[in-house]
Amino acid sequence: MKKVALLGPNTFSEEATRHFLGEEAFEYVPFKLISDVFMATASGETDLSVIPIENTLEGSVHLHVDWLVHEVDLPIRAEYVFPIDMNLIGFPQPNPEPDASNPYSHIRKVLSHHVVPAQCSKFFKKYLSGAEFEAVSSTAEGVRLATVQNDSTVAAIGPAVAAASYKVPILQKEIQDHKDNMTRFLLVGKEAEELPESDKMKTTILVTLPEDYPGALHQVLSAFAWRRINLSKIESKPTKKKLGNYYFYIDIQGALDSVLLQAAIQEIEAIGCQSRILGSYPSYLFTSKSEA
Ligand SMILES: O=C(O)C(=O)C[C@]1(C(=O)O)C=C[C@@H](O)C=C1
Repeated sequence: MKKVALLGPNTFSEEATRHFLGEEAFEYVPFKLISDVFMATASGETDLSVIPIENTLEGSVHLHVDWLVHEVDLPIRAEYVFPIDMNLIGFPQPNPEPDASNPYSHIRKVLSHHVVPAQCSKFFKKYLSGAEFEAVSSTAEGVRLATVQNDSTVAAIGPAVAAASYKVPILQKEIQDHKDNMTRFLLVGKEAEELPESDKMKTTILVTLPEDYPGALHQVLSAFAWRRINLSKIESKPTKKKLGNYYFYIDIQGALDSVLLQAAIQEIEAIGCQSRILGSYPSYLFTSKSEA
């Protein structure tokens, strides 16, 4: 059985990955910290790692992108996009005071993953303005810690599976800013993986410009544009070597073995850019949790 490292247990990472890869062929190995999730596969302890990389409401998870680019050499083997429903989880007030405008005014502390406040900003503003937010290693860890404290003034925001597993009530369901909140997960690993069929392939490359000169990025983009290669994402990120030096993280629709993409990369290198391929992989979209 192949081993898959992920943030866990009871996290969104685990829920999405079990949904995608199923229960038969893979063993899921939970880790508390995302650095341990990366290192498990880098060291050979596991075959694959699951990395939440981007969310509809919050954008890229920068810490995870940095790990993928700077700390490990693990090619991307697949991406899957999965719906994320955030829930307010905790113990109800023992003697509820009638506060019609805010049933959660007694909550003083909220535990969750650091990406969560941006996904639930409206709920925080409306109901949790009197609460302190404490970032923990995952949403599920927040639920576990809130359960251990057994105090109605401490709540967590996380997956329904964590509430069920730790036997703590859901106070309010689906508190994310938009109902169609989705997170993009990457599966990374040293070896190629046999995965379900997908009609959509993507390639991710990093491009570093030779120096900061007028039109450099335009030249890079035109190498893709005139070949009609579609980019689905481009983001500039600091190289971390010198202030003001950036590389570009580019997601391309299509497989690396396409003649046009090979030619575009050669052209970019010919004008003095450095490129690094992070992976060429199938992409899967799950719009509902019931979809197989
Ligand atoms: O904490 C979890 O449950 C995770 O799986 C991590 C994570 C993330 O890092 O984006 C995954 C999905 C949600 O966007 C919130 C948190």
